[in-house]
Amino acid sequence: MPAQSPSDRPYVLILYYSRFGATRALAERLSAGAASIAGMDARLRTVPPVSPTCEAVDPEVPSEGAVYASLDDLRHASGLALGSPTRFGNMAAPLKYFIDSTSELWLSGALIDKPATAFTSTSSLHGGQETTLVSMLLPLLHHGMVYAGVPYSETALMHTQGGGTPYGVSHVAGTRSDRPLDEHERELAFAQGARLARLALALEKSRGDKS
Ligand SMILES: Cc1cc2nc3c(=O)[nH]c(=O)nc-3n(C[C@H](O)[C@H](O)[C@H](O)COP(=O)(O)O)c2cc1C
Repeated sequence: MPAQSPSDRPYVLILYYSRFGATRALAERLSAGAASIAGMDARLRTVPPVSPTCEAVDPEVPSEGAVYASLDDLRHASGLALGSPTRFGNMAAPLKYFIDSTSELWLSGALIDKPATAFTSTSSLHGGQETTLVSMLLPLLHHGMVYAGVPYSETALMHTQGGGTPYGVSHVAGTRSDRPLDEHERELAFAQGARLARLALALEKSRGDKS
């Protein structure tokens, strides 16, 4: 199975949902980190909000941020970073809704042996960052992906007074959602994106060597 569509260069998919922009800011830093690795591109994609109104129809292109992800964006990715704001200690429904549409990728094993990671934003420091990251890890494992967090060789993990966990980068946005990414959060997001891209290159090579 090719890692990417024939006309594309290899890429890692940075797939996020963001309502107020904080998770999006993290996604953009991960994307910059991934794109810093030669031989691997970064593709930023988002998902539409979900609505209790059954007749609601979203515009095909969001008014801001990345364009909406397709299953093919995920199918052909060499790696995946999944980002969501914390919703009561869990990932947000729009991202879960998209993940719940990926059965055909699970059936075909399209994501097996590809690296994955997760990131999140909360309003409060102890508002459930790790549990949200773990909630995103679960479906990734079901898909057979290889989860990679952030190692403590990233020294910002030891010094941060805001976000940043070994399960994946996080951000504390504050109760008004107006706290920008701080120096450590920016550093960790960049490093996490770069690590994902490096692992994607290495695992892609190992899958190629097998065939
Ligand atoms: C329904 C709902 C539930 C939330 N639950 C939590 C929570 O459990 N812990 C927390 O710290 N923040 C919680 N928040 C706040 C968001 O996680 C926080 O504002 C986040 O930074 C928003 O990210 P965004 O700017 O990418 O949308 C919640 C917000 C909403 C709307």
